[in-house]
Amino acid sequence: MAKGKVPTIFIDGEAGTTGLGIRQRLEAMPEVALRSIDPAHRKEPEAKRALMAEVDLVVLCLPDAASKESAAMAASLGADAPKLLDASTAHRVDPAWVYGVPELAPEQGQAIAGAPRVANPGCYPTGGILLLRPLVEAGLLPADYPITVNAVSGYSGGGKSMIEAYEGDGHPAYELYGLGLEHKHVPELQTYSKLSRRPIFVPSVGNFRQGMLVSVPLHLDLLHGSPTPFSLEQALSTYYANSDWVKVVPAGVDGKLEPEALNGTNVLELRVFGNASRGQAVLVARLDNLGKGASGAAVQNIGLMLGLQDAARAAA
Ligand SMILES: NC(=O)C1=CN([C@@H]2O[C@H](COP(=O)(O)OP(=O)(O)OC[C@H]3O[C@@H](n4cnc5c(N)ncnc54)[C@H](OP(=O)(O)O)[C@@H]3O)[C@@H](O)[C@H]2O)C=CC1
Ligand SMILES: CC(=O)N[C@@H](CCC(=O)OP(=O)(O)O)C(=O)O
Repeated sequence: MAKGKVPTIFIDGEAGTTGLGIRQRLEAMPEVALRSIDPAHRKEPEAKRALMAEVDLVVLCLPDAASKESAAMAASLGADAPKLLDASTAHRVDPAWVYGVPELAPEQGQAIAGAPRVANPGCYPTGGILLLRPLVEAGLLPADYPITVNAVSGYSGGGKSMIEAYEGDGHPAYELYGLGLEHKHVPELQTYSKLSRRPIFVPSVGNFRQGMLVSVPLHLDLLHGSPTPFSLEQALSTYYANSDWVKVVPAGVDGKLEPEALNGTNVLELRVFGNASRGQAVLVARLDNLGKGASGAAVQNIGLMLGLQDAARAAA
């Protein structure tokens, strides 16, 4: 039962990159009403707490530490506590939160719909998990396979500070990072892909605003049943046959892929490039880091959490 005539939503962090993207999408959804704090007071705990008690759902679009504070504040409201959707990394492998990837498994959409607390996924893990999990579930990819996930993101993935750096002076054209092998996305990537061996994750950022490619090279003789690139593609196609947003696409013959084609959409494409005679394949996911990688995924989850899937599908 909504607290008002229509479900109300407060985006804590609506001035940031992800918050703004969610706000723009929800403004096209008359089935929900947005509530805000006067910008001069948007970081004040008392102002937040008062608004949280009035709304049905709070979306946290904050750095991790601030997300944890806001989540604790919402929980302290007891019977008045709103549902929470957290876009940060803070709760993604916390068992008290449901992981917000509806395509993860057949029951995941229902789990999100019934959950008081949902963790929106990371942009890179969304691509990696949706490539790997079906192959592990099908028994093709051993859980202890030594996986490496390579990825490139547009600079908006680093939020306001990275956008300012890249749109100002003195940024590199391209750089690898996370080379200390402790990137914040590794735990969710491993957990929800069902890998028993910690994957190596090599992210990079390029001098383009948004768009993302996530790729995973595989030696096919180390997989179970010696699958071909085509049989891996078929396994993915079967897994996502009923998905609105995840599309398995033939790899094509030119062996190339660029990262920006899905910008402004909530679509995620999966491809299996391969060379059967060499026994090698490269799985690739393409998505908009600000769409299916952040704000589009959040609107999909909001639709499930508020029972407004059709409206959210049009807005995501
Ligand atoms: N960018 C992306 O591609 C993705 C980001 N995310 C996640 O979303 C979260 C937000 O990231 P992003 O939008 O990129 O970051 P931004 O830096 O663009 O935005 C963060 C916003 O939070 C505000 N803020 C910080 N502390 C508080 C507080 N205590 N109360 C209220 N507002 C606060 C900041 O205020 P101020 O304007 O004053 O700095 C800023 O507007 C992160 O946890 C990130 O991991 C998730 C998926 C993808
Ligand atoms: C290019 C860049 O810096 N990307 C960010 C990932 C995006 C992010 O922080 O948000 P999510 O965790 O919710 O995906 C990073 O590697 O920290």
